Amino acid sequence: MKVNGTHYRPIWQAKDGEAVEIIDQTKLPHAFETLRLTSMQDAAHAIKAMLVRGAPLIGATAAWGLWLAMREDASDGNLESAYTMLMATRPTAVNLRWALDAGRAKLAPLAPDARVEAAKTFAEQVCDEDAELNHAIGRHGLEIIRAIAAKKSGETVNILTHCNAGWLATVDWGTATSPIYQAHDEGIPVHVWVDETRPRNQGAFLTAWELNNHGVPHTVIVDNAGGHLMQHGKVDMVITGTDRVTANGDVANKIGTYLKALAASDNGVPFYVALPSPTIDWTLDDGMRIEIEERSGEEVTRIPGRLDDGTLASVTITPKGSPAGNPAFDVTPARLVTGLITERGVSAATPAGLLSLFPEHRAAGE
Ligand SMILES: CSC[C@@H](O)[C@@H](O)C(=O)COP(=O)(O)O
Repeated sequence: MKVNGTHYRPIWQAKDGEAVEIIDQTKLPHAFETLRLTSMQDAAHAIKAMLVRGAPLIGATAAWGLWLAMREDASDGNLESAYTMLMATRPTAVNLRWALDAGRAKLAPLAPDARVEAAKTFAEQVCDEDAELNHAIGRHGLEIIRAIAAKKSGETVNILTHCNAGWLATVDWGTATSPIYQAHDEGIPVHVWVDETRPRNQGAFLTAWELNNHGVPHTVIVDNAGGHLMQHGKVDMVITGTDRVTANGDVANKIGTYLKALAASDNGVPFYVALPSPTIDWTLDDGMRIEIEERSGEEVTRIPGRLDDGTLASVTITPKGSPAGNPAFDVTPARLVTGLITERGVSAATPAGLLSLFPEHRAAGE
């Protein structure tokens, strides 16, 4: 997507071919800064410290991390240790495991001197494919928005989203935002309620920045406002992204998603989840078995922002001595999900629904 007229992806190979560059997402929305990653350790740090984040982008960064590792040392031992170190960065987004498993399977059978080029090709493929999958998700989600717009006879369609499942969280387009961008671009009047998404404020910092950049009407709300807006008919649909969907249709996403799904169900508001197929974990059929990342309590007790004089600062908001808990994701049970918007179409959040779109995952005899 464009920033000041230039097309950006949140990750790309540096022009000199010696590094990977990223947009440092910890600086947004106050500063747009890019950073060079020159080692596999840099890539692991970027994922762990959330300089890059969002399930598909975590997978893409890990793929580039393998390339950086192979440039340093393309031995079997280094391939294995890069795999292990990158895998340990964040536990919930399954795209990380997907990218690392696929990358290792491609590289391991090759002679070490062929691995650097193959790792680069692999990382480029992961990125290009992610952009294509997200564009296709947008086309299918657009149909849903069109249908709501038709029922509202041209009135604005109000869409609520949680966290950032925008182009910054992927390689391009975003997942939850792809249908929104495509609807806006074809002239459907849309307005987005942006959950601020405490503790790290991915909604207020990143989704709002993206929508603002693209000229999509939006309003940032506190996380607790969604239920109230739904009760008053101000939300036509919810679209979120996800870090992992299990084979039965349960959805892990940023903490607070579950509460939005409950409120949506209570108010008859359709609740959609947008995802590319690498986000489906076919090895699990119960969302309660997904590992939920527990992050530092400091993300809860402190808030970063910009002072009126422009300096960036971070302040403590809780009493000294009050401990903070910080589970980073929750699981929305499949029964609360109206539909899963994938690159192949929209499916019910059920094993049969998912298998109808992805029959290649049908077990023998099913
Ligand atoms: C298309 S991104 C989907 C999810 O990864 C997104 O909604 C989310 O929860 C991101 O969490 P984050 O902790 O910022 O990586």
